[in-house]
Amino acid sequence: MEVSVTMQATSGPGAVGVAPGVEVSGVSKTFRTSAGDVVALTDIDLEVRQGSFVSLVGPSGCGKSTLLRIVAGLETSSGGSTLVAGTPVDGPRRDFGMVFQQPVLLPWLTIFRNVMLPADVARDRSPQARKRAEDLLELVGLDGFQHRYPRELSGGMQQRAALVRALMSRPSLLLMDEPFGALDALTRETMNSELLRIWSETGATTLFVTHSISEAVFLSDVVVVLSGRPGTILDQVQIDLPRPRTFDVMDSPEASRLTNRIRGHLHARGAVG
Ligand SMILES: Nc1ncnc2c1ncn2[C@@H]1O[C@H](COP(=O)(O)OP(=O)(O)OP(=O)(O)O)[C@@H](O)[C@H]1O
Repeated sequence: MEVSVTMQATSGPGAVGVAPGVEVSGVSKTFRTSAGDVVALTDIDLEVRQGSFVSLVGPSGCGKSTLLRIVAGLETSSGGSTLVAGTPVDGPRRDFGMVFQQPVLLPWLTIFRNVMLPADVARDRSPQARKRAEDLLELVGLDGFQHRYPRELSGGMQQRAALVRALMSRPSLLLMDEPFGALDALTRETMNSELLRIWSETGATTLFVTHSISEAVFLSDVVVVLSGRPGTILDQVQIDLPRPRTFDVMDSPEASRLTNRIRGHLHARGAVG
């Protein structure tokens, strides 16, 4: 079956003459708490090319999720600006897809109804919406599980369903916060491969938070390394490993070099990601 999940014609690696997918300029974030101010991020400048896959790595608490939430419009910054496709972010948008560490599926709805939620919210009862849900479920290997409930699926399958739901509204920007952190190592590897396949078919600009350096290297075009809190950008490592990628690529000297470079930054500051 041929699945058409292509996003905007302007997206995809190699697109020219279009605004960057994401432009973060001078962003800072201070949380005001009863125990005092928590400076989570300072002076973040980041440009994510449209259609590219960029990962954020850094020690626990360095502000990775905060940065992702600012780009998603779920959190306001204390300073600086954030543009997505050239437009300032002032709240969540329909063309943003989010995937969290926990799949956040509604337990009383079947997988199909969970996946259809964005269409239901938009009151889209069209046959095209149903068809898209069916095609995406097939794309992630969940056809045949549509009428099951979340509790009847493994963690990896639930996370696939959450990914399908995020893709339902044809996001131009996919934001993923440690989506595979709760999965076992083998399932995580499978999900990494599947994510790359799906990403290459959708062309969505993807910003991905992970604690795993090897996961970041395997998936990304660029790995952004953040310092310990307050998070600042220590390095942006270009990952020029050939695509499409299989896990063999991680055995290459180039993958080791890149992994060591990232690890070196984090070790140098006594915080291993
Ligand atoms: N709503 C909030 N109120 C107060 N402090 C917060 C809030 N959200 C995050 N923080 C603080 O901001 C800092 C950055 O948090 P954040 O969750 O962004 O880090 P992280 O790098 O994603 O961490 P981890 O890798 O452990 O998930 C932390 O010190 C955290 O305690």
